[in-house]
Amino acid sequence: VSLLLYAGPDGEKAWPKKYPFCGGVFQSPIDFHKDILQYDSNLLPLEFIGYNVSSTDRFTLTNNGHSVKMYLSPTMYIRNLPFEYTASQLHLHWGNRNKSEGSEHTVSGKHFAAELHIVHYNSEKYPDVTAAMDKADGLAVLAILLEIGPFNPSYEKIFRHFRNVKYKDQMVQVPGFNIRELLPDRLDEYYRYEGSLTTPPCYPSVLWTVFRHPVKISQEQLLALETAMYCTESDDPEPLEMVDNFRNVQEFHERLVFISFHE
Ligand SMILES: NS(=O)(=O)c1c(F)c(F)c(S(=O)(=O)CCO)c(N[C@H]2CCCc3ccccc32)c1F
Ligand SMILES: [Zn+2]
Repeated sequence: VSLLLYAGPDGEKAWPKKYPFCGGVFQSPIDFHKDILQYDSNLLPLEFIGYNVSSTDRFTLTNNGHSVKMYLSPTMYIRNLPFEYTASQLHLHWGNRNKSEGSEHTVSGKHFAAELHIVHYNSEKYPDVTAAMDKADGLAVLAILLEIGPFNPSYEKIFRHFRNVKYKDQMVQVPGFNIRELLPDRLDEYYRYEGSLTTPPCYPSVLWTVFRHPVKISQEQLLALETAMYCTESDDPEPLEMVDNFRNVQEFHERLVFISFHE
């Protein structure tokens, strides 16, 4: 995948040329606005099993040139979805230091500062995420909207390692911690819809759960996220800042988003 996934001639408008699904159906992200939302009383709070990972375990954090991602433990999984989904990795999307509006999903046309995604795969039907990622019922991604507020010590457990993954392909070990701390308090209030990966190959294989309530991180933490990393390798003579790595919202016609809460 070209370095310039999000900018310049190879930006998202060019994705469908090489990745046909990116120009297809059920694309994510989308804007959540009143006339496409429908309350669904069957939407239960998600249950997280094995999310409280011991600090003697380690998560690998790595810069893959278009996001910073952390591999999660296969002992972590979600119940109360149509199938059991096992955690694969988490990663973030953000803007830049002059425009902290880098979330992928928007609410009534409004971007949040950034967005955390926790990618899971259907471990009841598929052996691993690679087998699952192009299947309609293959993936479940949790999305947490991030906004500015007080310093967040839980997010700092990841953010403090950014200086060790500044450049593409660098990696560092992060001591285990309770990944549940990264989620908002109200797990019972979320948006739910069938969508896609928001990066190439854009497979329409994702059951999205976007929590209604944003989580707060400090201005300084957000600035660190926006300025710490590069898309390029450490020896590249022309370093490229890793910024604005979010896809724009996609057309959403004749589809509904189900909500577990009353407006
Ligand atoms: N927004 S999103 O749709 O959730 C989303 C991304 F935005 C995104 F950048 C990636 S990435 O790996 O390319 C870099 C950061 O992980 C993924 N990874 C998925 C899909 C691609 C292949 C793969 C293989 C194993 C595990 C996860 C994934 C992703 F799912
Ligand atoms: Zn993502």
